[in-house]
Amino acid sequence: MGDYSQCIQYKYKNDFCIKCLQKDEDKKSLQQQLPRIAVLATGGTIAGETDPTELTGPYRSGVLSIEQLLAAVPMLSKVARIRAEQVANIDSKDMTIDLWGKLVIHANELLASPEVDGIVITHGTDTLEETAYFLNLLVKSKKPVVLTAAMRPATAVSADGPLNLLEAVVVAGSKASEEQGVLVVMNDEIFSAHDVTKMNTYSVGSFQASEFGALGWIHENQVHFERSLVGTHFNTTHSRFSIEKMCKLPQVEIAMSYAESSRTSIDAFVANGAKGIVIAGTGDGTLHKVLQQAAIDAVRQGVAIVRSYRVSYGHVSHEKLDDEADFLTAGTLNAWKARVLLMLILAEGINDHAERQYIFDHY
Ligand SMILES: NC(=O)C[C@H](N)C(=O)O
Repeated sequence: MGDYSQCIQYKYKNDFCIKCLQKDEDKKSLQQQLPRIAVLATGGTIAGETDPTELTGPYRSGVLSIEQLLAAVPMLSKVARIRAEQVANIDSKDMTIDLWGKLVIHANELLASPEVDGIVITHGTDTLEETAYFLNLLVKSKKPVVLTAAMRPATAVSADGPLNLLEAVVVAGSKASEEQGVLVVMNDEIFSAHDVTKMNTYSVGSFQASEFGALGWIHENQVHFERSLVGTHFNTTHSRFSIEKMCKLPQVEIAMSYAESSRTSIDAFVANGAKGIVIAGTGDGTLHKVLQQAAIDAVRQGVAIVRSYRVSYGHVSHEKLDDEADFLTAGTLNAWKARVLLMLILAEGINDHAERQYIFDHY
């Protein structure tokens, strides 16, 4: 029954009012028109709890349940019909490839159902961009998939999680978000999984999209897109990768170049069975000569080497050295996203160097 307190007829006759019942019916049919969003919770600071004596920290990630997070945002029932699942409840620093696989398989199942219009995944901020990019390469649907998180725990003064969650659900329920690839919604902005990076250790404005900027923004529950991507990754359904073909992802590690770099990291990775190594190089992906020699030796042992960068953003393009040493270059992908792509390339059994580089240039 609706709220009849404003209805004079109801107040005075204590009887049912046709007009109010009509309004009730209208409300019901409006409710039926709301998008159906599946919320998959994995933990993170958005589900974090502070010590009651603290303002924003120290705190523990992945403590509160998805039901508690949803209950903190009553307005959600006005923007979507929600079904929620607790897939995990972890600090995303501890993210595993196994959980990535589960998320992809479950997301694909849900998105194939006519009962689901979009998906929101709540996540920790630390590895959110890796999960988002992994999903972007493996989700097979044009329906929106949106990741969100929080920089402040749920119990903090001025927690950012509730608004981020509400806005992520609004974006996932918007037709404008279809065919945009996997999206990340943080702090009123909409980013592509391909571009977004956590740039700051504490700020609520931590997520940015390198030199490319956000795809759009949300204001007063209205979704605005300003641009979209043009690479193959633009629409997840165009990705050549598919989770069904992948049993186990090969070991791919990340090394870094710096002053007086040794070859210890690369040699240890190779000795440990790594099939690929991404190097976060200085400047535009340059390598200290000692590390570079280790990388050349690794290629000779059949290990794939990708040059990426350790600065905040930019791109690493193909140079003479790459032709000579058979190195791959990561383009605009940072080292941890390049690692995700290299794992999929190797898992797919793509051995041709030019084909591998083509994928780095287009995904
Ligand atoms: N803001 C956060 O979510 C950080 C947290 N350590 C996590 O990634 O789970």
